[in-house]
Amino acid sequence: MIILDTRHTVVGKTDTSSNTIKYALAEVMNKPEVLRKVSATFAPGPPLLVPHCPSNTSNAAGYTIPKGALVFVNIWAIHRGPSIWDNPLEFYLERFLDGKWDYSGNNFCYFPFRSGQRICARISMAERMFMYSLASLVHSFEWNLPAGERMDLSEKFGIVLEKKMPLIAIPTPRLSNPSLYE
Ligand code: HEM
Repeated sequence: MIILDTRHTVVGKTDTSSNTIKYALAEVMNKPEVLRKVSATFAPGPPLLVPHCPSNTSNAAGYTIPKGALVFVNIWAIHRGPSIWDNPLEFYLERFLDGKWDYSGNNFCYFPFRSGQRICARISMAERMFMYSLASLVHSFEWNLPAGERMDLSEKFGIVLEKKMPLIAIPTPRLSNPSLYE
C-alpha cells in the first residue's frame, strides 16, 4: 500500500506486504499444525485505513457525515467483531476455506484492501508477493524460536499494523541439497 503523509513522503507499500509475511510466519510458528494449511488469509494492513473526506454531505446508516469530515474506517475492529466472527482472536485458518470471505471489496465484514474507488491498486501483486514469500520461507526452512523464548504476537498500532516485538526466528535448512539455496 502507498500512503502519502502530510509531508508527502511515501510511508506504505512495502510495509503492508512485509508486515503481513512477518505476522504470517509468527502465527504459523506459534501453531505448527497449521503449517500444512497455510494460505493467504493474513492482511494486517492499515487498522483505520487512510482517512478520506466526503465531497458532499451524506448519510450512512442514519448518521449524517458532513462534507469535508475526516472519515476513518476501523477495520481493525470490524475484522475482530464477535457478531461477525466465531472466536475472532483465534488464529483459525479453516474459517476462510469455504471461500465465503473474499476480499475483493464487496463484503463489508472483511475488506483488508478497502473497497470502492480507493481499493488497493495492487491486490493481485500483494497476493502473489505474500504467497511466494511465505511459501518459500516455510518450504525451504524449518523455523524455531531461540531456546527459552515465547512467541509474542502483540500488536503495535500505527499507520500499518506491526508486531510490537521483533520476530526473531532461527531457520534450519530443509532442502536436501545446499545448491538449491543458490
Ligand atoms: C498485504 C499487502 C497489502 C495490503 C493489506 C494493502 C492494503 C491497502 C489498503 C487498505 C489500501 C486503501 C488505503 C485507503 O484507505 O485509501 C491500499 C491502497 C493502495 N495500495 Fe495496497 N495493500 C497491500 C499491498 C500493496 C502493494 C504490494 C502495492 C503496490 C506494489 C499496493 C499499492 C496500493 C496503491 C497504489 C494504493 C492506492 C490506491 C488508490 O488510492 O487509488 N498495495 N492498499
